[in-house]
Amino acid sequence: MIGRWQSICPTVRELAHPSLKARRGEKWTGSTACRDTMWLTLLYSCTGGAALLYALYRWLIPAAVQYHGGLALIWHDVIVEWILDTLTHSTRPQRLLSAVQKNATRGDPSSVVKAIDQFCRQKEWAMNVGDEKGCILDLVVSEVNPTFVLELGTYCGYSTVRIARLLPPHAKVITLEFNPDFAAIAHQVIAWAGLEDKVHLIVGASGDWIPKMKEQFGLNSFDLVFLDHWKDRYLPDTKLMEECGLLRQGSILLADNVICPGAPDYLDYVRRSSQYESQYFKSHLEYTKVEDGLEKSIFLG
Ligand SMILES: C[S@@+](CC[C@H](N)C(=O)[O-])C[C@H]1O[C@@H](n2cnc3c(N)ncnc32)[C@H](O)[C@@H]1O
Ligand SMILES: [Mg+2]
Repeated sequence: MIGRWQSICPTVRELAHPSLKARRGEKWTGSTACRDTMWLTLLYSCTGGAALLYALYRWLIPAAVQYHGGLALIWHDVIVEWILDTLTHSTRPQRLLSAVQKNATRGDPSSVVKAIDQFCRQKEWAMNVGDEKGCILDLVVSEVNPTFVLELGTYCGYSTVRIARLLPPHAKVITLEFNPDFAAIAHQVIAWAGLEDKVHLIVGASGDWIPKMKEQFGLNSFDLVFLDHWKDRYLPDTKLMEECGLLRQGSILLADNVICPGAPDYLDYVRRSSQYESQYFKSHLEYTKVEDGLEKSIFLG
């Protein structure tokens, strides 16, 4: 059976050296030459096709979509994630955690941030605030020097680590994540950075938890709120925080992705309302060249 298959399908070595065939006793006729040419063409087409697909996936499509927000998000956040999840039987947050465990030093938050940024720039995009906008976040955290921070949208804990590493002693970040799988990864990332003491991670939805904050944590208000959950929740959750008295005069709201994917109703609200003084910080969507930015709004009471 194998012998018959070999007579139809020559080995790669035989294609390169037809004399090998002769050594095996097979006659080199016009029809075998024609068949070998066909196999050779097939071999080159498959190799060329695979190389082209890889180049498209690795460089050409990423380069083409990096200036277009919608295409960049569909490519990185839907297509590539699905391909890699299917091929590796793992999830993006699990792969991100492995990169942290491999490349970051336990107890060193800056190495955790660096390992995640490296993973996202070199291996796979992920929806963290990222290194570029992360520098703006760092500046605001350092300027406010908050005691109580609320973060809406934890994902894998990248921004939580960025914020918590800059907090003064006794300060806390309360971070909300409604996806339990993401929260489990964030928990491990925060622990790897050695910041468990500074972070309270809640698995739950913002709409359910904002009204319970005062009673659960015995706090009066937040000094800084980082909004980075689903964009259609920015405005209702801001109004909910106002209603629940979680904002004091001088509290800062810092909202990510106000341009891409965008939160137009929220932007309109904080820019028009006499209760806020608002400022836009122009930047780029995480790990791309698409325009995006952070909106910093001071609550005037
Ligand atoms: C953009 S990611 C957060 C990224 C993170 N802040 C960072 O920079 O590393 C948004 C996250 O918010 C979570 N989320 C969305 N809506 C939420 C809600 N209403 N309550 C709690 N979590 C929410 C999503 O599951 C997702 O993990
Ligand atoms: Mg974001």
